[in-house]
Amino acid sequence: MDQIKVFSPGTIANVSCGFDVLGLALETPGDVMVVKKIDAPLVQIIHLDAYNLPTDPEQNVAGKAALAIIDDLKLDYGFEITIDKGIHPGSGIGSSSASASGVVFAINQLLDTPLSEAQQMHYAMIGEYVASGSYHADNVAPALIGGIVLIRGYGPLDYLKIPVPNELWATVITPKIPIRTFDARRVLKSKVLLTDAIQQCGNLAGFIAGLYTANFGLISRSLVDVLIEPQRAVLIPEFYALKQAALEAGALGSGISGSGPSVFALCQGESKAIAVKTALNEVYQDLGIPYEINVSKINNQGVKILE
Ligand SMILES: N[C@@H](CCO)C(=O)O
Repeated sequence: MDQIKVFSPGTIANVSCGFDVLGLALETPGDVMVVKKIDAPLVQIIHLDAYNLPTDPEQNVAGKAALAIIDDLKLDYGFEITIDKGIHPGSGIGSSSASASGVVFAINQLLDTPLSEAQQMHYAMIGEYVASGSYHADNVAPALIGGIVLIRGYGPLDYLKIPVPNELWATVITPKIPIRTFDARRVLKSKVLLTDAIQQCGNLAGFIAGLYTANFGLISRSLVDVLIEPQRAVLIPEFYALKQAALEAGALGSGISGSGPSVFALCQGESKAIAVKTALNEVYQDLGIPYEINVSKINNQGVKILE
């Protein structure tokens, strides 16, 4: 096989209670990528979208991940990577990790799958670092393997795919005012209060237990972020109005998706997720800020082969 086309999904990182350690994959939106072998051990990037992203492979998340694989595996050939981004860069739904994960998955397929899941995550994180300035797997892990993924630790990477109740849906509003993860991480204080840490530990544990037991009440009570949301909310116009509207429309919980500006709500069932979409739309429709809203089941597969 010399060429492959893949779909790489958007993701919600943090999911309120799990900063840097929790992420889930969406059915939509996502990036479509074609990766083709070329004779020389280098990387060529073609962007079909209009986001003006860097095409220098060293500066491009997909390019950097691909170069790392070529170097480490000492390949004597390289890759042409054509990217059609369905996810707006800086949207908070894992735009950079979709491209990084998609290319790593695609290359692994072209090489007859020599890389383990954890190795694929390692290379995808190398790509993600170009955009975010940090190594975090809470977007790349769910993008690669789908579902809801807990990153238990980073040294070494220790992750676990958590069972997802069938009725779990996500509604995500994406205001088109890009926020760079790099900047959204710099606003965070490096120390937290012990009382807040205790509450966040309880919420994370409760959320995971709720997923295992399909206990939607427990999931709902656990979708609370006392650490990060209060510091980042100011970056998102009408964040608290969106959150309140989602909860009043019946969401289990609502919070900042990744580093924002997207705001997500988790819901029990599709009809609740659609009702939340209507409620979020009412908050934003007259603000004069362009936005889109996606309603999606949790994507249990992650990156998938299209052709
Ligand atoms: N955990 C990361 C995710 C970025 O998408 C952060 O919130 O900075």
